[in-house]
Amino acid sequence: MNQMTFPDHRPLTTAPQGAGLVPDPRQAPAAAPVMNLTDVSVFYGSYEAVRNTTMPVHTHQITAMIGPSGCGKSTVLRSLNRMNDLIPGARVAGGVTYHGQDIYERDVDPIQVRRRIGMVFQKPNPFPKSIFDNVAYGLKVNQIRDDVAGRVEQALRGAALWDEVKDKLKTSGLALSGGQQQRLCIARTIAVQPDVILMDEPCSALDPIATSKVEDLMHELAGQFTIVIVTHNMQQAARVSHHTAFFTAEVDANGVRHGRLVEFSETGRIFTNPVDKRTEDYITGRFG
Ligand SMILES: Nc1ncnc2c1ncn2[C@@H]1O[C@H](COP(=O)(O)OP(=O)(O)OP(=O)(O)O)[C@@H](O)[C@H]1O
Repeated sequence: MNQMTFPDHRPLTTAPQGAGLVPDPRQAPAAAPVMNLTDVSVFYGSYEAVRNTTMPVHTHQITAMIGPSGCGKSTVLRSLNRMNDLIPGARVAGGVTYHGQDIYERDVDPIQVRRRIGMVFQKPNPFPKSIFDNVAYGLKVNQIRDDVAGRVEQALRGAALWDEVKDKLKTSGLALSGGQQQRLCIARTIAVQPDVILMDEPCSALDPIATSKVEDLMHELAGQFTIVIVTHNMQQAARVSHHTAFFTAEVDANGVRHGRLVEFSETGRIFTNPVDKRTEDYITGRFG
């Protein structure tokens, strides 16, 4: 795939750039996770939807989050780029670090967080704009004005869509097929050169051929970005991810369900030799 310039790793604060540069992860030890969750609990009002999640997000790898419906996968995913901030009453406790910096610290700008840690949603959601303008949108929002056409092309190539759309860039993004729309949304996300891409069930609205294209694309993108994917599809997790986090919902003494991370490990291990009985029951189809 076409190589893009390496993503921006400056600090996330609104403070002037320059001092305290975050280290370039290419020079960091291979094992250094780009993000870490430490004892993360997420509340909606007084309801604790997810309890005490501790796990790393490894650099330039694909991490899958799996588990039964309602166990908090999307909630945890959204905590990784402060998307929960946009939900009234939602609150995140514990630590979420990006290159060692807590993204919930007071002086951290959530807009910068979401620029570095982008998101692709379940349902392809192109804007009612041209293909070109869909990809250019994030550049505009982030006030990136140089070489917009080149960046749009680069992003569309990166999303494996360029050859299919290069002759119709002025056509509406809504005129594309579902799979193409999802790759357009991926192009829109990578145009601003994030570091981490969060994907919430990105293939659940796609047919098997379009799903396979997006999965191939994820493999390509993992060379350059770190990816975290929520999926209901265990085969997909097994096919695409390097690490897997298995969540479940536990019921407390009052009958309230709370999401819980049961096991985090290399994907091969989760699917062949899980440590926890609950993981084994889930992946063998005995539960959920
Ligand atoms: N905006 C919200 N307001 C209140 N409660 C919410 C909100 N979003 C999620 N929840 C609750 O938090 C819990 C976890 O939900 P979440 O969507 O994160 O689970 P999930 O594992 O992603 O589920 P699914 O696989 O069905 O998408 C559920 O009990 C859900 O009802």
